[in-house]
Amino acid sequence: MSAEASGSVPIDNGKKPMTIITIGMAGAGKSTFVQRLNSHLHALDPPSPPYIVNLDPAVTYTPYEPNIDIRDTVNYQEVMKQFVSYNLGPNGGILTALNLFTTKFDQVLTLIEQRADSVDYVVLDTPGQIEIFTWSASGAIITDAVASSLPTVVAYIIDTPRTTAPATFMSNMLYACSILYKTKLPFILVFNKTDVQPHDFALEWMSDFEEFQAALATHEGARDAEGEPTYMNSLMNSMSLVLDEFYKNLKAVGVSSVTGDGFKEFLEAVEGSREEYEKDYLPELQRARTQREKTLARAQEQAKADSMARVMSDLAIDRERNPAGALADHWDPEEEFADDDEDTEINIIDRSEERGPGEFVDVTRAQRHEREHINWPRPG
Ligand SMILES: Nc1nc2c(ncn2[C@@H]2O[C@H](COP(=O)(O)OP(=O)(O)OP(=O)(O)O)[C@@H](O)[C@H]2O)c(=O)[nH]1
Repeated sequence: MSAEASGSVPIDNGKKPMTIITIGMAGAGKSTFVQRLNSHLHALDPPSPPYIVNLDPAVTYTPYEPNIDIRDTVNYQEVMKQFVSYNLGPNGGILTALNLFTTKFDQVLTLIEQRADSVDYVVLDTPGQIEIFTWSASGAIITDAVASSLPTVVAYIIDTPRTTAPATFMSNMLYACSILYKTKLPFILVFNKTDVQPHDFALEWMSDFEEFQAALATHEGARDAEGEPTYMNSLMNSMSLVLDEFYKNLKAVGVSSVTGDGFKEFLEAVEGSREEYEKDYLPELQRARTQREKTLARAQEQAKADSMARVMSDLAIDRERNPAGALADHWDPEEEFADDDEDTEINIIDRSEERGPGEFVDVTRAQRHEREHINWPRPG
């Protein structure tokens, strides 16, 4: 079977791997989707194993073997214990773990970039508590960092059987819309679990808002006791018009992560997103980055000037008060910055990196500081 016929979208020489960020409500099937995508890519001719990064610190089991796993770097249970005085709940613990991991995300990027010539796809599995990734600073930093170095697409995984009610469908689409506008990245709606519930109804609602409004009108709760349309019904009717515009910018595919149906179409949609990324998103990202760097440079210059002025004024006062002490003044910059690089030894581990023939990196958890209670992995 040729690569094309089998659903493979071969990458030209020099083409960067596509990064797929999977996002979705808890239970939508993200992990099962990543596992099926992984096996689909392995089964292509030629095989195209993806590079997988698990970003869910609280997951107890992943049905695939990630190349990089946040759990190797941050121990979620320990984070919860460590921050007990802050009364962190489970979501606070996941967020803190993600924040800690994000401080080392440059290493993750380096590891991914080292594989850029040999992989076609990089896949990120995100925490089930969707808002932790989509609305946190860490989630934004990770998304921006990945999207600045590799073509990136968001795969928004939807639990199709649980989205057949018009109100639920609309809530899910509004959520997708908010993520699209937040990330500004190419976006694929992935209707999962089509083995249980085909996604035709969703495509129909997305392509014809009158169909959606008709479904709304017949739905329970559409009218009040007097037979008038309820407030919710009117609101959803109006919003369906707004969403009509949003749907035009989206690709939608139906998949079953259990049977593997639809994965060929999914990869085609991913490849279509590459063009979108290069044409629409990359120039915008570069413009935003240049703007950010300029603002940062200006702020740093200003901060430097302010602190220099403060030091000089303090020094002048000090010398005036203590002329003898001023003679002993000296400053050795080498001495001051000698020990500054303390944390460079914390390393993110690529589980699949070969050390010797047939020997893989074994992640052992070593505690760095007694007070820290965070287990940073070390090889060997
Ligand atoms: N029938 C069917 N079940 C599926 C499919 N995909 C996932 N599931 C089931 O849906 C449930 C949730 O799947 P997960 O992959 O754990 O979902 P998740 O989004 O990673 O869940 P969180 O980790 O809580 O965010 C599991 O019982 C899966 O077996 C599918 O395509 N078809």
